[in-house]
Amino acid sequence: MSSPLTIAVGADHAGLALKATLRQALEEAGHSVLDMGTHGPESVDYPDFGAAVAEAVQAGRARYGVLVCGTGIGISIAANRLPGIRCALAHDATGARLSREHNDANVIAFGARMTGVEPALEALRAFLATPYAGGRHDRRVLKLSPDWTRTP
Ligand SMILES: O=C[C@H](O)[C@H](O)[C@H](O)COP(=O)(O)O
Repeated sequence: MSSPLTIAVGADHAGLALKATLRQALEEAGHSVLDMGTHGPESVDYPDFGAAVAEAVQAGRARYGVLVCGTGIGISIAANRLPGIRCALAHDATGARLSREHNDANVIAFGARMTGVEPALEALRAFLATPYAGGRHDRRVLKLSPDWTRTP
Protein backbone atom coordinates (compact mmCIF):
# COMPACT_ATOMS: atom_id res chain seq x y z
CA MET A 1 0.00 0.00 0.00
CA SER A 2 2.80 2.53 -0.89
CA SER A 3 5.70 3.72 1.29
CA PRO A 4 5.05 4.21 5.03
CA LEU A 5 3.08 7.35 5.84
CA THR A 6 1.33 8.90 8.81
CA ILE A 7 -2.41 8.82 8.20
CA ALA A 8 -5.11 10.37 10.39
CA VAL A 9 -8.37 8.47 10.68
CA GLY A 10 -11.70 9.55 12.15
CA ALA A 11 -15.33 8.52 12.22
CA ASP A 12 -18.62 9.07 13.97
CA HIS A 13 -20.58 6.23 15.59
CA ALA A 14 -21.90 5.07 12.20
CA GLY A 15 -18.38 4.73 10.86
CA LEU A 16 -16.75 3.19 13.92
CA ALA A 17 -16.50 -0.40 12.65
CA LEU A 18 -15.34 0.51 9.15
CA LYS A 19 -12.77 2.89 10.64
CA ALA A 20 -11.37 0.03 12.72
CA THR A 21 -11.09 -2.16 9.63
CA LEU A 22 -9.42 0.55 7.58
CA ARG A 23 -7.10 1.38 10.47
CA GLN A 24 -6.04 -2.26 10.74
CA ALA A 25 -5.36 -2.44 7.01
CA LEU A 26 -3.25 0.72 7.18
CA GLU A 27 -1.22 -0.59 10.10
CA GLU A 28 -0.72 -3.97 8.44
CA ALA A 29 0.62 -2.12 5.42
CA GLY A 30 3.21 -0.41 7.64
CA HIS A 31 1.61 3.03 7.99
CA SER A 32 1.43 4.98 11.26
CA VAL A 33 -2.12 5.86 12.20
CA LEU A 34 -3.33 8.86 14.21
CA ASP A 35 -6.78 7.81 15.40
CA MET A 36 -8.79 10.93 16.17
CA GLY A 37 -11.84 8.97 17.31
CA THR A 38 -14.59 8.31 17.89
CA HIS A 39 -13.62 5.35 20.05
CA GLY A 40 -16.97 4.02 21.22
CA PRO A 41 -20.48 3.33 19.96
CA GLU A 42 -22.16 6.34 21.59
CA SER A 43 -23.87 8.74 19.23
CA VAL A 44 -21.54 11.63 18.36
CA ASP A 45 -21.38 14.50 15.86
CA TYR A 46 -19.51 13.84 12.62
CA PRO A 47 -18.25 17.46 12.19
CA ASP A 48 -16.04 17.06 15.27
CA PHE A 49 -14.17 14.15 13.71
CA GLY A 50 -14.06 15.56 10.19
CA ALA A 51 -12.48 18.70 11.60
CA ALA A 52 -9.99 16.81 13.79
CA VAL A 53 -8.68 14.75 10.88
CA ALA A 54 -8.64 17.74 8.53
CA GLU A 55 -6.67 19.75 11.10
CA ALA A 56 -4.07 16.98 11.38
CA VAL A 57 -3.61 16.96 7.59
CA GLN A 58 -3.67 20.75 7.35
CA ALA A 59 -0.97 21.03 10.05
CA GLY A 60 1.22 18.39 8.40
CA ARG A 61 0.89 15.93 11.28
CA ALA A 62 -0.56 13.46 8.77
CA ARG A 63 0.01 13.14 5.02
CA TYR A 64 -3.54 11.92 4.40
CA GLY A 65 -6.83 11.61 6.24
CA VAL A 66 -9.44 8.86 6.17
CA LEU A 67 -12.98 9.61 7.35
CA VAL A 68 -16.09 7.52 7.82
CA CYS A 69 -19.67 8.40 8.74
CA GLY A 70 -22.98 6.85 7.73
CA THR A 71 -23.04 8.27 4.21
CA GLY A 72 -19.62 9.91 4.08
CA ILE A 73 -21.43 13.10 3.11
CA GLY A 74 -21.52 15.03 6.37
CA ILE A 75 -18.00 14.19 7.40
CA SER A 76 -16.58 15.12 3.98
CA ILE A 77 -18.44 18.44 4.06
CA ALA A 78 -16.93 19.06 7.51
CA ALA A 79 -13.40 18.29 6.34
CA ASN A 80 -13.72 20.45 3.24
CA ARG A 81 -14.48 23.54 5.35
CA LEU A 82 -10.79 23.74 6.25
CA PRO A 83 -8.51 25.61 3.83
CA GLY A 84 -6.14 23.32 1.98
CA ILE A 85 -8.26 20.24 2.51
CA ARG A 86 -9.54 18.41 -0.55
CA CYS A 87 -11.68 15.61 0.79
CA ALA A 88 -13.14 13.15 -1.71
CA LEU A 89 -16.18 11.05 -0.93
CA ALA A 90 -15.37 7.71 -2.55
CA HIS A 91 -17.50 4.66 -3.24
CA ASP A 92 -15.04 2.59 -5.23
CA ALA A 93 -11.42 2.30 -6.35
CA THR A 94 -11.98 4.23 -9.57
CA GLY A 95 -13.29 7.31 -7.80
CA ALA A 96 -10.55 7.05 -5.19
CA ARG A 97 -7.84 6.80 -7.84
CA LEU A 98 -9.20 9.73 -9.82
CA SER A 99 -9.51 11.86 -6.68
CA ARG A 100 -5.75 11.59 -6.32
CA GLU A 101 -4.88 11.77 -10.01
CA HIS A 102 -7.10 14.73 -10.94
CA ASN A 103 -7.96 16.50 -7.66
CA ASP A 104 -4.88 15.89 -5.52
CA ALA A 105 -7.26 14.82 -2.74
CA ASN A 106 -5.60 14.66 0.66
CA VAL A 107 -8.52 13.16 2.58
CA ILE A 108 -10.80 10.31 1.56
CA ALA A 109 -14.25 9.77 3.06
CA PHE A 110 -16.47 6.70 3.09
CA GLY A 111 -20.09 6.02 3.95
CA ALA A 112 -20.25 2.90 6.09
CA ARG A 113 -24.00 2.58 5.36
CA MET A 114 -23.37 2.94 1.62
CA THR A 115 -20.14 1.16 0.75
CA GLY A 116 -19.08 -2.38 1.65
CA VAL A 117 -15.89 -3.24 3.45
CA GLU A 118 -14.10 -4.73 0.44
CA PRO A 119 -14.86 -1.82 -1.93
CA ALA A 120 -13.72 0.58 0.80
CA LEU A 121 -10.46 -1.31 1.30
CA GLU A 122 -9.86 -1.39 -2.46
CA ALA A 123 -10.60 2.31 -2.70
CA LEU A 124 -8.20 3.11 0.14
CA ARG A 125 -5.43 1.09 -1.52
CA ALA A 126 -6.04 2.88 -4.82
CA PHE A 127 -6.04 6.28 -3.09
CA LEU A 128 -2.68 5.65 -1.43
CA ALA A 129 -1.09 4.14 -4.51
CA THR A 130 -1.99 6.93 -6.94
CA PRO A 131 0.08 10.07 -7.44
CA TYR A 132 -1.36 13.42 -8.45
CA ALA A 133 -0.99 13.80 -12.21
CA GLY A 134 -0.43 17.58 -12.35
CA GLY A 135 -0.41 19.10 -15.84
CA ARG A 136 -3.84 20.40 -16.86
CA HIS A 137 -5.14 19.63 -13.38
CA ASP A 138 -2.80 22.16 -11.72
CA ARG A 139 -4.79 25.23 -12.67
CA ARG A 140 -8.05 23.56 -11.61
CA VAL A 141 -6.71 22.46 -8.23
CA LEU A 142 -5.37 25.99 -7.75
CA LYS A 143 -8.93 27.24 -8.18
CA LEU A 144 -9.96 25.10 -5.22
CA SER A 145 -7.73 27.10 -2.88
CA PRO A 146 -9.56 29.48 -0.50
CA ASP A 147 -7.81 32.59 -1.83
CA TRP A 148 -8.81 32.03 -5.46
CA THR A 149 -11.57 34.31 -6.67
CA ARG A 150 -13.45 33.86 -9.91
CA THR A 151 -13.28 36.73 -12.35
CA PRO A 152 -16.56 36.70 -14.28
O1 LIG B 1 -23.69 12.68 6.99
C1 LIG B 1 -23.93 12.26 8.14
C2 LIG B 1 -23.69 10.87 8.50
O2 LIG B 1 -24.21 9.97 7.59
C3 LIG B 1 -24.04 10.47 9.92
O3 LIG B 1 -23.33 9.30 10.17
C4 LIG B 1 -25.51 10.25 10.18
O4 LIG B 1 -26.25 11.42 9.96
C5 LIG B 1 -25.75 9.73 11.61
O5 LIG B 1 -27.09 9.41 11.73
P1 LIG B 1 -27.70 8.76 13.07
O6 LIG B 1 -27.52 9.77 14.14
O7 LIG B 1 -29.14 8.50 12.72
O8 LIG B 1 -26.93 7.51 13.36
